[in-house]
Amino acid sequence: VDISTSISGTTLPNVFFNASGVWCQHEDELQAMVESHSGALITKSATLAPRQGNPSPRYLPLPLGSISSMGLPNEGYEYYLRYACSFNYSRTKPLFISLSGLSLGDSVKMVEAFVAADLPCMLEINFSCPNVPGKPQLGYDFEAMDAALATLAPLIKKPFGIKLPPFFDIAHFDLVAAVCQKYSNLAFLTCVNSIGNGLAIDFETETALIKPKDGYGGLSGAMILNTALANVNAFYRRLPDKQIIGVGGVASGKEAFLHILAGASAVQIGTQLMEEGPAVFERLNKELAEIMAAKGYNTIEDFRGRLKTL
Ligand SMILES: O=C(O)c1[nH]c(=O)[nH]c(=O)c1Cl
Repeated sequence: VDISTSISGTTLPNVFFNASGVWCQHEDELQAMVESHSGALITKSATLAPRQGNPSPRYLPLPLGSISSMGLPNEGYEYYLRYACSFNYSRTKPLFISLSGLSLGDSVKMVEAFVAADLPCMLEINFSCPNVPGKPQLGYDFEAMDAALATLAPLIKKPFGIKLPPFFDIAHFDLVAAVCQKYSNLAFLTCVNSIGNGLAIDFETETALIKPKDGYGGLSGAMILNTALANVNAFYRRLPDKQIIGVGGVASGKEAFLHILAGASAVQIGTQLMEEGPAVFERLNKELAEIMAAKGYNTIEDFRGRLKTL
């Protein structure tokens, strides 16, 4: 994502964009992203049919991040296909489309429609929605993930990416990397989706904070930064021919710097965008540029992946 941005005189690639799900369900939100200082934009994960999603309250900020169980509310894939068809690719910034089929058959139908339209947008296939009651997420079923990729990668033909849940076991990093390595046009991995099925409780009322699923929802924001950094670095080390998009706990230039040091080529913003709005992108670009200047780095590639160990 090298939409350059000129901050304090230096032109830097603008590595920031929204995490799918935040500020991207409706066209007016997407337009706000186009007009923001983000380097790209991505749409809300689409399903075949439009969905209302789970009952509210379904998103809440917490002291160290947020909890959410949206339930895949979206306008249906044809809405985003129409948006992608009318998008001005030469004049704006890169457009990513997130697809989250409720079955492989649904994913095939949506992918076939986007492939038939032959557009410059980039597909990010979501393997990790943790909030559809009764639907275990693909990201934790490695055989099902492999089977899905075996079907979808040849269909997509062009470079595409997948959105992965966080993993917490070295053997899982190895297994998932081995699956991903099999698909040469799987060009990027977006790490990480929320940490699934956390529970936030109100001490006074002794009640779960969000309504869906008895209060169980995905954890995001500051509290998942270190898990996100580990996943970005684990796949960066294991998949040198692929790019990693880092997401999880980025609230300032500092966390963005850490994600890039861990190996990220681009950085998505979720909870902080939800709380601060699209103005967050101008601040993040400025803060990252200041950190780079202070450390004597001229480009992202001067430090990307250069994490040292003891
Ligand atoms: O509940 C959601 O809509 C949702 N929530 C998440 O935390 N990650 C996802 O990928 C999705 Cl699709």
